[in-house]
This record gives sequence, structure tokens and C-alpha cells, in this order.
Amino acid sequence: MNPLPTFPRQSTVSPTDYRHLIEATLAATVQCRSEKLPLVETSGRVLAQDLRALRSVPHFDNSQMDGYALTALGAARDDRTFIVGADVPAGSDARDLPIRDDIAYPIMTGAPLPAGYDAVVPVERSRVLTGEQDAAGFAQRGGQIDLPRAAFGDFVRRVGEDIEAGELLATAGCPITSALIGALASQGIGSLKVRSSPRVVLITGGDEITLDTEAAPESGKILDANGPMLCALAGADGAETQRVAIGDSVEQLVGVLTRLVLTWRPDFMITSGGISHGKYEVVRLALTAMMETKDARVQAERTWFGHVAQQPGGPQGLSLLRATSQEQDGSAHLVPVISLPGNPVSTLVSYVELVRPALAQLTGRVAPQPRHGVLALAEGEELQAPEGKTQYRRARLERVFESDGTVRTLLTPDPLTGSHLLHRAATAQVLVQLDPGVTYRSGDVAFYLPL
Ligand SMILES: Nc1nc2c(c(=O)[nH]1)N[C@H]1C(S)=C(S)[C@@H](COP(=O)(O)OP(=O)(O)OC[C@H]3O[C@@H](n4cnc5c(N)ncnc54)[C@H](O)[C@@H]3O)O[C@H]1N2
Ligand code: MOO
Repeated sequence: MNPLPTFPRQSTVSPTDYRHLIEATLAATVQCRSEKLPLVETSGRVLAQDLRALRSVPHFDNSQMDGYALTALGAARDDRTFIVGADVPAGSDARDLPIRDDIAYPIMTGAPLPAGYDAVVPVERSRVLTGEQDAAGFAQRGGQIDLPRAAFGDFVRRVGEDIEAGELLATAGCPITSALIGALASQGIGSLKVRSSPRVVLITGGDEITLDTEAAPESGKILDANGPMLCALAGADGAETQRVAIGDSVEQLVGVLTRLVLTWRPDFMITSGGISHGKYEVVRLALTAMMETKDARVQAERTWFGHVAQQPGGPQGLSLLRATSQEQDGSAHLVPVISLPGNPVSTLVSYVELVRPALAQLTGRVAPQPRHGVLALAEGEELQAPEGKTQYRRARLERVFESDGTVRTLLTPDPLTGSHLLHRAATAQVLVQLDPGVTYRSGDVAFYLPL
């Protein structure tokens, strides 16, 4: 495990430094685990073992077409008339058929090539000379056919063409795709060791949040948008999630954090809201209180609450909880708590740009990297981030196919930047990053991240 990073002394840090701090904190505290799963349940997971091919695929030479199998001499000889032999359907055993240069065996796609046979001519290229022709165009056994010349190996799928027995099939750390599941199934592999999903607790709430989705919220109350949104984000990124709703009681939150750490054993937790400058900042108050309690089984070991130089998502917090085991050995484990700001768009943006890369590091998936596109603004329009801050603008992304064959990525930022405008964010596909001190005009290049 990596050493713990030092937490910032200053109250404002750059988005890049803060992202690195979250990554380093999770790398230093989260133990990567693996588990065995039935093959069909491994889609989207990451392999935790190297796998070698148990057998060559294909594991016998077979036909790529419905047609006639020929010997190498038969395929090349001048006389193009052949006697039709016994059928060779897929699944049959064709090792003991007579080998003759003037016999062509009707062979089906995937059927084993008869021993001593080396080429296949598709049935469409055959002409029946004598005997009856069936609906598929094959002549009956004993009939005569005319076939064009063929080369050695034509339409033959050779042993080991895809992979040879003993070759490396897949390595630990590779994503398990549907095609890989198929390839492993064809090897007879029925279960796999995969990386376990990180366990993430998502805590949202505040006294203004009501969970009663049936009734219209009372005056001053709102429904929880951030809990379901964070569950969806972390779940889609490969985490096993547990969602918890809280109020504004500091004692209750201390109890919830303690119980979850001891019973559910999350790898880390994400809170949303309750960290800025108000009077009831429950998350900041609870974590600060946990720094001061002595002899509790779960205590805060470090906390940092400050600002990341960005908008939205400025107010941020990071804490480390230490859970001491009940065993005599006094062993302990650390659980990071990432505290995101409560405005829904701030939660969304912070998750995408600060948490997603760190989670990807644990799941083994690859977090989307920033890409660049071209800003599509109105004529004369200029965009600037607030002074000293990186701004993340929600934007529509369009791909435009130019007449010269090039493809341009056009980014149209939402003119409204309010961090309560979640519906508008839901109509965007990307976050455009505006760097501090830069004036952006239409046609300028900007980096973006997918939402
Ligand atoms: N005096 C100052 N006030 C504020 C500052 C500041 O620097 N000085 N920063 C503002 C910014 S920017 C943000 S972002 C917020 C962050 O505040 P908190 O993280 O403490 O979040 P809350 O106050 O709890 O909530 C903010 C906002 O979001 C709504 N919210 C919270 N949770 C949810 C949820 N689960 N679902 C839907 N909506 C939620 C909440 O009702 C508030 O409207 O602070 C600013 N203030
Ligand atoms: O950091 Mo706040 O996110 O600007 O709304």
C-alpha cells in the first residue's frame, strides 16, 4: 500500500492538486480485493488473474463455407470433374473417410475437414453434372460435379489460427468485454477471478431534504436529487453502493458514520452538502467533532475543509476515519470521506472531475481522459472563467462531418452557470473546462470531459 499523502495546509488548492490528493488518499487506504464469479456475471469487471489458452482455437481444421472438400491434388488438377462422397456435417467425425483426389465431400460450415483434405470450394461455385441436386445446390452422393480450381488452404480455418494452446489469453487488469467472455467460454472456462467492486457509502441530506416522494414537499423542503444521482454515477463506474439519508443533527451523523464504518466496511464514503459557511454545516461539524472524540472506535484522524479553485464545486472536504478493531491487537483501518458541495451541479461536476479518476484507479477501469473540441459561440461572444478559478461549463457536444472528410467536435456551453440548474446539466453531454486568465472565443479549442 502507498504511503498516506499529507493534507494541504492552505485553505485553497488547485483542482489538479486536489484530484491527485484524492487519488493518493484512496491508493494509500483501499486494499484491492478479488473474488471468483461465474463467467456470465463478469461483464464490465476487471480480470484479476492471467489466463492461458487451455486448447487451440479452432481446435481442428474446419470448413469456412458450405461446399465441397478437396485434396490438395484434387484442388489443383486439370480434370475438374469429381464424384460426390458422403456428407460431412458440422459435429461429425471425418477422420476415416477414404482419401481420393477425385472425391469431393459435401462439407458444411464448421465441419471438420476430412483427413488428407486441404481446400474447400463453396457450393455456389459447383455445377451438377449427373445425379439429383438438392435445394441447397448439392449433388446427391455418387453424382458427378464440376468444380473450379482452388488453392491449398482455400476456405479452411486452421487449428490455432485464433489462439494456440498455452498462449496468453488475457492478462490481469484487462477489462472483461463480451467478446472476451465468449472467447473464455469457448475454452471451457466457467468462472473467473475478478477485482472486487469498491464499496462506497453515499451520504446526502440536510433538514431541508424530504424522502417522501409521494406527497408534495412541504414549504421549504425539497426532494433528494444528489443521493440517487451519486448512486447512479458511482454504480455506473463499478462501485457497490450504499445510500444513506441524513438530517442536520451532528450526533446522528457521527452515529451513522461510526455504524457504517464498523458494519458495512466501506472502502470510502462520499458526502454531499453541509460543508460551507452556514450555521448548520452538519458534515463539517460531525467530522471535526470526530477529530476531538477520544477512545471512540471510529475517530477522524485528519480533516481538511477548504476551497478548490474552481467553479462550481469550490467548497470541498476530505477526511480520514480510523476504525480500531475490537481485537486485542489494536489493528485499525482507514476510511476516507470525500465531502462534495451540496448544490446538485457542484456535486455532479466534483464527482466527474475529482472522484471518478480515483474510483477508476480502484476498479481498474479507465476513466475518460480530457479531450479537446472547438467552442461554438455566438459572433463576438467571449467566455472567461471567474478570476483565479477553473470553470466547468455544461455543454452540448456535436460532431460535424466536414466536406473534406474531417470530423470536428463542436462544444456549445450553456450560457447559464448556476449550480442549482440540474435539469439544464441533464441536457448536456460534457463539461467544458475554461482555464483561469484565458479569454475564449468561437473557434477556440477547449478541453472537455464526458458527463
Ligand atoms: N457564505 C458563503 N456561502 C456559500 C458559499 C461560500 O463560499 N460562502 N459557497 C456556496 C457554494 S459555491 C456552494 S457549492 C454551497 C456549498 O454548500 P454546502 O456544501 O454546505 O451545501 P448545502 O448548503 O448543504 O446545500 C447547498 C444547496 O444544495 C442543496 N442540496 C443539498 N443537498 C441536496 C440534495 N441531496 N439534493 C438536492 N439538493 C440538495 C441545498 O438545498 C442548497 O440549496 O454553498 C454556497 N454558499
Ligand atoms: O462551488 Mo458552488 O459549486 O459554485 O455552487
